[in-house]
Amino acid sequence: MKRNWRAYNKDLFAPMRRASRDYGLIEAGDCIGIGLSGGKDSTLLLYSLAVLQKTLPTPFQIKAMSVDLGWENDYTAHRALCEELSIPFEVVPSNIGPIVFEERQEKNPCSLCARMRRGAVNNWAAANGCNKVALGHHLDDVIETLLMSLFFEGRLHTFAPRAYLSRADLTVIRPLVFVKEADIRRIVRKLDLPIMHNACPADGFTKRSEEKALIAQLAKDNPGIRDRMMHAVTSSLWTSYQITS
Ligand SMILES: Nc1ncnc2c1ncn2[C@@H]1O[C@H](COP(=O)(O)OP(=O)(O)OP(=O)(O)O)[C@@H](O)[C@H]1O
Repeated sequence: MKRNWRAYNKDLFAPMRRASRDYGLIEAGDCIGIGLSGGKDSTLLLYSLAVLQKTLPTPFQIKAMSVDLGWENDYTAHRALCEELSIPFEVVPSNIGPIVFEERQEKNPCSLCARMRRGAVNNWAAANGCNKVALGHHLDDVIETLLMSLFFEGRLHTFAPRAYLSRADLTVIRPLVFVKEADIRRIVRKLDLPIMHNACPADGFTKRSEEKALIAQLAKDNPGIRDRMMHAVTSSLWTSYQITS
């Protein structure tokens, strides 16, 4: 592996190993299908799982796929990265973008688009012999979702580090839940990983962007706020996912 990943143990691999150990994310014999949007989070997820595959004692397989949303993205650099990492990669065509933004002219496009993308990723994984699907959600996603849920649904909730989907007989895992977005940005730059431009018309104008800005503002006076919010999640919301033995 050409890139110098050893410099990122503290901010990337240690939090990933902790998430895997605490919630049973990577287990012997797993075949993990990675949802690769081409953005920074899933691209680093792809790279870091390839490193863990070579460095953890647990034997597991990985494959990657991208759901093409119909915006003529160029997958050349990601194809080359997958080749470099010896990860089988497939692009699955779809017309999710035009359906959500043109045909349906959705007022709140993000949830429909996310549901359709998730469906396409899960169908592909189930058809390609994967027992798990890995997504690139990180620590900031966890706490922003917590705030959205609190402010707009009136409940304390966020997504899970591991979730079993009985209909598809698949387990969704989120190995980056303890990795901060700022670290992802920095590490992706240092490792010179390819990033695809996000062609989504809603990018930067979502509810999530508002919570992100709010947390950034609060963090100016309270620098440990992200870690404390995350502690509240692990100690109150995610206890049922914890592996105790
Ligand atoms: N088009 C896609 N094809 C395959 N997987 C996807 C696609 N879009 C999203 N995913 C998966 O779902 C995760 C969450 O999607 P979301 O749109 O919130 O991405 P994001 O936070 O912008 O992350 P990224 O930087 O990886 O794009 C991604 O990290 C990725 O693992």
